[in-house]
Amino acid sequence: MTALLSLRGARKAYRGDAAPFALEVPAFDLAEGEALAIAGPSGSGKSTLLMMLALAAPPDAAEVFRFAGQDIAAHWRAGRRDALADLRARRIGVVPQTGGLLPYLTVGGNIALPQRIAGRPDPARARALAEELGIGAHWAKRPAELSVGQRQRVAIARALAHRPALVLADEPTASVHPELADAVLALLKRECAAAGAALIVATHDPDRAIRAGYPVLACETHAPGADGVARSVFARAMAAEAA
Ligand SMILES: Nc1ncnc2c1ncn2[C@@H]1O[C@H](COP(=O)(O)OP(=O)(O)OP(=O)(O)O)[C@@H](O)[C@H]1O
Repeated sequence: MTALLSLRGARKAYRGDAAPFALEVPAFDLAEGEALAIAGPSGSGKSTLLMMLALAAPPDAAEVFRFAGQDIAAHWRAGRRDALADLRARRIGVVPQTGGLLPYLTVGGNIALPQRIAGRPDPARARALAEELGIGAHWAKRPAELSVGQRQRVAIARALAHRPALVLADEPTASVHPELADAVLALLKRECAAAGAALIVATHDPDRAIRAGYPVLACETHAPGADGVARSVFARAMAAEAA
């Protein structure tokens, strides 16, 4: 298995007066094309971990942080935000909780947007994804004219349009009717597999993720200790190394 993503000894803390929090990632590996759900209660650091993996927020410390063959820890240390933004635009797709579609663009325009940002227009792929996800008939509509479930399908197509190596989805079923939520999760997994993209889904509902066929990494949560800091630990090394 080739690792797409590897972290060792990573940490990120928020030191608010009210509720200091620290995310700890002693080891985390994800192989190319692998799907994984990360699960934990509200406030356990799932979004914080996803933001870090999306190269959008720096770790406070990381012995190793590699993604797509690049040394992310070194990029952060050197302040190479443009290199990180470029890597994010080309190699990462995001499915937000509520779709996050731009209301003034059509469905087609929303799906094609990451291709434009990555400098890789591919209208045929955008159109094919829309058809595959059953939203081709809505191509020229605006998001406000779609159902919530349809919007979430557009968001999935948009996340895959620029052929990312990794798709990150933060509670992608939060705004979807419970009856649709299992289907959206399964669809996301199937589409990422078809596109060869690795996938990480954050969820507070591990049973739903298991039903949709995801392996689940549950975080370990620790109540505030003597230092007053609540800690969450996400640990997952590849089998070869863990053995
Ligand atoms: N920008 C910030 N500044 C200070 N504290 C923050 C910030 N972002 C998150 N936190 C705190 O970090 C902890 C983890 O938050 P995070 O949003 O990562 O959890 P989560 O598991 O995604 O929660 P939810 O399921 O409710 O979205 C929480 O205690 C939160 O209050």
